[in-house]
Amino acid sequence: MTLSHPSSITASAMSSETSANPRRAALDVLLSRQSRWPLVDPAPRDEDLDVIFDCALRAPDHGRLRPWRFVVVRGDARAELGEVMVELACQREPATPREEQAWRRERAFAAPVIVVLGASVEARPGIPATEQLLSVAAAAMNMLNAAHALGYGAFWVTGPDTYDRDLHAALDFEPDEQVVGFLLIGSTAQPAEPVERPRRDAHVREWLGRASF
Ligand SMILES: Cc1cc2nc3c(=O)[nH]c(=O)nc-3n(C[C@H](O)[C@H](O)[C@H](O)COP(=O)(O)O)c2cc1C
Repeated sequence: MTLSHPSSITASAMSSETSANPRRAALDVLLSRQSRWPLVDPAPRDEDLDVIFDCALRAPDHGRLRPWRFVVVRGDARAELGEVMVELACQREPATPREEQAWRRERAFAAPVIVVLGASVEARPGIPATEQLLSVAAAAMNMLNAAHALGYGAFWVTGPDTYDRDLHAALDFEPDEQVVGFLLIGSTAQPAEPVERPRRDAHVREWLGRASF
């Protein structure tokens, strides 16, 4: 572990070992992932979405509670989602003119595919709710990586509608299920901009035992 070495990973800083070592190539996929915007057609193919969800279902999961609840919204259903979000925003904020909520109609078309990230959290001794939510987050991360590995772009967003229980009901979640965000997935419209990544030594330290200082 080299903590002092700056770790600003960009797509151009990939390993020269890649072509010789397929395992390293897998890591380079992880290292080059970044959230992408804008997201456009074509939508992920069905078989690619299947792989993306299969990767989600490899997330660590304490107690095998399987807390993952994913809902796909795509095609014309996005228009209905936009209408629902406008309706609910108007109900939440009756004093705000309806046209000020209309941006949600466009937001629903922000990507060809929207995956609503749902969580079914159970009361289980020894498996706190946080751990179950973290499993859903791990599944979402696997999806971001899988989408990237398949050549798509993806972005995890939340926003003011995410935690509205009436929206959850409209999306046919059970009353005790939660929503932790939306994964937008689609094709990318332009090449990725290089991004500066955090320094490793700002986030990682080694503990050498209580007697070490
Ligand atoms: C739970 C969660 C919710 C997020 N919500 C938003 C959001 O609503 N809007 C936004 O611009 N970024 C949001 N982000 C951050 C982006 O998904 C993304 O991580 C960030 O833009 C950094 O890009 P990167 O993934 O390439 O590092 C959220 C991230 C997480 C984990």
